[in-house]
Amino acid sequence: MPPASTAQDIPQRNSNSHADDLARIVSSSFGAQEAGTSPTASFHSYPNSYGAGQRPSTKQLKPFHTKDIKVLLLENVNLTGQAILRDQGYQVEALKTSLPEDQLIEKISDVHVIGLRSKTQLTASVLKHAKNLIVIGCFCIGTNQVDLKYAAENGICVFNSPFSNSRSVAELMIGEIIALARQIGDRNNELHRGVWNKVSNGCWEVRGKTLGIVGYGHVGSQLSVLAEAMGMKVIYYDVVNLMGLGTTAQVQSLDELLQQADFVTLHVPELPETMDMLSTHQFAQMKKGSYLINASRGSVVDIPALIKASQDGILAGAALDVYPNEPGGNGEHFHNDLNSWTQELRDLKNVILTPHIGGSTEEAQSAIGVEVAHALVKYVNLGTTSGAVNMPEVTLRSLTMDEPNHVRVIYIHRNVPGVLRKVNEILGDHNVDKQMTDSRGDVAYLMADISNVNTSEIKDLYQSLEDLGSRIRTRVLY
Ligand SMILES: NC(=O)C1=CN([C@@H]2O[C@H](COP(=O)(O)OP(=O)(O)OC[C@H]3O[C@@H](n4cnc5c(N)ncnc54)[C@H](O)[C@@H]3O)[C@@H](O)[C@H]2O)C=CC1
Ligand SMILES: O=C(O)C(=O)COP(=O)(O)O
Repeated sequence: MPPASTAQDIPQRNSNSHADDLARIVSSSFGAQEAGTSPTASFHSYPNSYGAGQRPSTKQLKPFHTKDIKVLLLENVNLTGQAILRDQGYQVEALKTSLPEDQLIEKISDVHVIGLRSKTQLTASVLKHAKNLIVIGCFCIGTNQVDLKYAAENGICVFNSPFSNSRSVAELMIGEIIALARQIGDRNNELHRGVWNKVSNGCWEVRGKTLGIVGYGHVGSQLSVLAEAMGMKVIYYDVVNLMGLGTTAQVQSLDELLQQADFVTLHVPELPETMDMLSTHQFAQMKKGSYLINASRGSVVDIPALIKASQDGILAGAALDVYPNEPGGNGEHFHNDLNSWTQELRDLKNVILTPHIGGSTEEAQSAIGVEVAHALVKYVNLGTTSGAVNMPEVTLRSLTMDEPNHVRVIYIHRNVPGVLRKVNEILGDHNVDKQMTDSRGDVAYLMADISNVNTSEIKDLYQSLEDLGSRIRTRVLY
């Protein structure tokens, strides 16, 4: 059963609230929407805001309601996530594939929210066209496809789902370990072609064999439990010192792991340090007749070196789920135009090629849809950054109905001395009920709830914050 698709934990505010009054007055003052058209009873606590759609250089004020929020979802984001966003009244456009860069640039130019999976590349050169973007949702684990630093420095918060598909990947690894050990892929292909080829030569049980896990995080540790249950001995290598589950043991170097393991699986993130982590030197360390599985990122394995290791008999088999260049959507061809060695790889014996399906189960995708969509809604409506991967984590208790005439100020700014004093001089004209601030690298995030704010004061408040030299983005939610 897919999880419930409503954002029940996001507070509601009814139609005759302070927000209504403000919306009407502000709307008619700035002409962004017709007076009295919104909000409705289903509005969340901060249906309106200043500054959501603004890049640092833009001074124009654009009040909006949740109905004005534009969301672009790429790569077949699960219906659970789509439903949560639509329930908010946001305008949601959902596409099944990623987009080539030129189309992405065109589409991204006016959306407030973008959701994607592992394929879409949100580089600085794409993001600089996203004039209204306030938040990015990676409906997956990896965030290497997004320029996180550029996003933070431009006030764009990024969320992901850190472990909702980990179990799915771990289970696929178990399937592939056995499939490789028994050459199931090749036997299956042969029989599909009508060839009966009953062999035991080079086919093994996995019981008693050594599994070497590279990257002992969410996926690696889940996998270790499953592998031990099948009677495998498990060792792992990680840059962090970690307690092994069960009777697993950490080894001190990648070479040590490669020299001992019969099966090696890769579960590290894409980083400069993990680029070509398995290349000629590393294949030379591996036991003759061992197996390699890569379900991390295509950049982690030097594929020509893998092809050579396979041809030289070092590898008895391999399973790849990820590739340096992957097609943008289903039905597209996987051939040498994409990666020059594709045909050579396809021709190898006992090599299982899967189209990046490690996290592609009903359970994982529906859980990811719920998790990331909730994070997006909380960010858009409340400014909450809990779980963000590129911003400080800041949250405040939500306002309730008995706190009238409140506004929530969100001020993303460069992390330089003296900013808080200036911000608090501005906020100090009002009653600051609660405030939280935190920084991450060069970027700081301040959230404050202030009360007894007159409608006429909101614009000035917003503008005073905008005028500070340190500001990256100001949002005033009410
Ligand atoms: N094929 C697929 O569909 C999927 C692929 N992935 C990929 O798998 C990766 C791992 O996923 P999780 O286990 O959830 O991540 P995680 O962040 O929980 O674990 C990664 C581990 O790798 C370690 N690590 C980082 N750099 C390392 C290095 N140079 N050498 C050794 N260890 C290093 C970290 O310390 C951490 O323990 C993701 O970053 C993603 O790229 C994740 C989910 C699905
Ligand atoms: O979660 C990840 O990092 C994955 O690699 C899965 O990506 P996907 O959502 O299948 O594009």
